[in-house]
Amino acid sequence: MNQPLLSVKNLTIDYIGDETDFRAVDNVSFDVAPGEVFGLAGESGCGKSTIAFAISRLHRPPALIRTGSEILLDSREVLDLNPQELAAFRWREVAMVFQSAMNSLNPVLRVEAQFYDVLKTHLGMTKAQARERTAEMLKLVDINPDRMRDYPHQFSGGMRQRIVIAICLALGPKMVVMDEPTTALDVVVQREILQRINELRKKLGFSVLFITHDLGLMVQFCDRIGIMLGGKLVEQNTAQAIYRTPQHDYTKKLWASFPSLHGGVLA
Ligand SMILES: Nc1ncnc2c1ncn2[C@@H]1O[C@H](COP(=O)(O)OP(=O)(O)OP(=O)(O)O)[C@@H](O)[C@H]1O
Repeated sequence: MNQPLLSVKNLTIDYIGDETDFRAVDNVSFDVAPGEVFGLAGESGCGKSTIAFAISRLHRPPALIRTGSEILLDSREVLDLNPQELAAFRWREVAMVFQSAMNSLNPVLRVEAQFYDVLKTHLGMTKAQARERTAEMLKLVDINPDRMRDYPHQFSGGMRQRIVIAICLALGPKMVVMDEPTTALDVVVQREILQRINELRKKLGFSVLFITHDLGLMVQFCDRIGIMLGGKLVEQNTAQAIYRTPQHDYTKKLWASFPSLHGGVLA
């Protein structure tokens, strides 16, 4: 890989307890290239979300990132950013879409106002500029721009999730961290959304760190996949190699427990 966009090195994260500390992430290292989709897979509790939060610097106590850990985005150490730098870093450099993201829209504000909030704060846009950008972003996720005056409850769950993704992409982040971004949605809508994200990624060039329980979806959507077990990254390779020639026993077991893949790759 040439210069990676994201480089995670020796990342170790403990949850600090009264009696003992719990090591949730244990010396994990991986790179994500510009424009690449890297997936993290593994059983519940293996540390995937803890990594996602750390990369966005959204981790909170009792989570503690141990000395010696490095998270470099575009060669800049994310762990050293001060509060001011962090405010600019979030959304503009790294945006995050969670499972429940569609519920993060403010129910009493029109969609237009929610875009304006982000665009004014980060880019100092006027209302007219923000409206133009909002229309452009809504079109990208296949939502009629005329609907920007609507409230969140007037949209379906899938549409709300697409609106959140559009807000996330409005500032042109280099990296989008997606932690179970479509899990709350039905399978058809899930696929549509991932297909759309994939098209946008090709067009806009951002990288994706993708976390899901759905291994079938993961193989279709990711370029490379890392397999986690008990806080450790036990194997990483191209999606096809992880699927066709898994090396680690745990990866083999994972596939054995997911016998029916949807088949095919996203265009
Ligand atoms: N605030 C916390 N305090 C203590 N332990 C925590 C805390 N948050 C998470 N953990 C523990 O850290 C481990 C990793 O959790 P994490 O949520 O990162 O796993 P995950 O792989 O994302 O799981 P899932 O797929 O279920 O979301 C788990 O064992 C979890 O119980």
